Amino acid sequence: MKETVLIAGLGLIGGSLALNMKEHDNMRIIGYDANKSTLEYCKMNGITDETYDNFAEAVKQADICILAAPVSVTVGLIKELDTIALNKDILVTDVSSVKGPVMDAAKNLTNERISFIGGHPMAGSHKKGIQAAKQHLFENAIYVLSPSNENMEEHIAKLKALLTPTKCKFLILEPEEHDEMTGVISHFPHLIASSLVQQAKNWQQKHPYIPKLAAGGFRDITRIASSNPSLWKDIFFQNKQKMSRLLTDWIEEMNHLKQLIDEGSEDEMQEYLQLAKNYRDGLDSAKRGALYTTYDIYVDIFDQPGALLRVIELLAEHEISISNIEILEIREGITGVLRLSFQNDNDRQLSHAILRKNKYDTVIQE
Ligand SMILES: NC(=O)C1=CN([C@@H]2O[C@H](COP(=O)(O)OP(=O)(O)OC[C@H]3O[C@@H](n4cnc5c(N)ncnc54)[C@H](O)[C@@H]3O)[C@@H](O)[C@H]2O)C=CC1
Ligand SMILES: O=C(O)C(=O)Cc1ccc(O)cc1
Repeated sequence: MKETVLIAGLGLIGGSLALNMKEHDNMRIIGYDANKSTLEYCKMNGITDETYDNFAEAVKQADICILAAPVSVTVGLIKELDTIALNKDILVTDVSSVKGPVMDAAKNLTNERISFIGGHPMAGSHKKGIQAAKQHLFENAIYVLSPSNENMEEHIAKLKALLTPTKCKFLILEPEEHDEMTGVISHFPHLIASSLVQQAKNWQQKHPYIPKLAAGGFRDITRIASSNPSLWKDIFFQNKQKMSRLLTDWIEEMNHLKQLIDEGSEDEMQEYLQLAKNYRDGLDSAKRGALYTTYDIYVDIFDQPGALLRVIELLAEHEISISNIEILEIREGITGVLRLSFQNDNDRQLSHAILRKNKYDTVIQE
């Protein structure tokens, strides 16, 4: 018998999961979304077998439900779940970036037909919506699971089997520790990235040339400020206490740095930078770690845009997909460096070999 999986919220993450669900032979994929054109897109592109614009109607069909809407919407859907008359058991999970409010809502569920395991794939992008969905989005990423009570081994095994096509690595975490850690390494950095951009924007009034000077460093550290504002606003407020605590710590840290600058404490500053460098260089993520799993190569290019196009064409001819392209240190008519990111090491090694064979000077970033 075919099992039915419902994906509620068919945006970047829900859509990418739907594409992974298609890898299962015996699965009927149904979708629910508040946006009619998203449902239309899913139907037209065969991403789902059926679509619904009514959550209750869709849930009644499902054996498994993946809630992939914005965090606050997901909390609302869990509450709504408890009001729906179900005539079969259902395993429910979510993908929310914040686990506290979701798990609180799940713990209040009274319908014994519902088993809830919180989930969070630690991979994504700055894009939003179904059109940005990609099957390979989660490859090698960590997928956090938070069971809502004990003795859920069987359900956990079922969920892991369901998510096998994503090629994620699973990690069980308590909601509290999850929200504190993701607050530190994901949510808070978004806030800081946006504040750095705002600062540059303010200074631009005095120095109109600022955008032209914004080079690799500024672009690297502010990349995530280009993410979906409504999604991140929601994340910040759903993880409000942790964000507020991190802001307090950060302001203290900035005051300390201001003091070092004002007092000319060069040795202390050197030590501060050295310790930060040591920690950063040793980070797991620098060696294919938790969040930023990218596989990069650097390519020297000369006469662009011709050279740029040729590099992309060469890789496309070999059906290698590039997950990100960035041009670093470009000056008109002079050598530039192209940073190409791939989803996995295989694609990176293959691209390296192809480009070298075609006389491009490429370097692999470890
Ligand atoms: N964007 C990212 O990089 C990551 C996001 N997440 C989590 O995934 C969830 C979804 O995020 P994205 O896919 O990035 O957002 P998205 O904006 O691409 O997709 C959200 C989808 O939810 C739908 N939606 C909004 N309100 C709805 C409602 N009331 N009822 C039904 N559908 C509704 C939207 O129409 C849209 O299709 C969020 O909880 C987020 O925290 C998790 C990992 C990474
Ligand atoms: O941290 C980021 O900005 C990312 O690049 C991807 C991401 C976004 C949101 C998440 O909940 C988990 C991962």
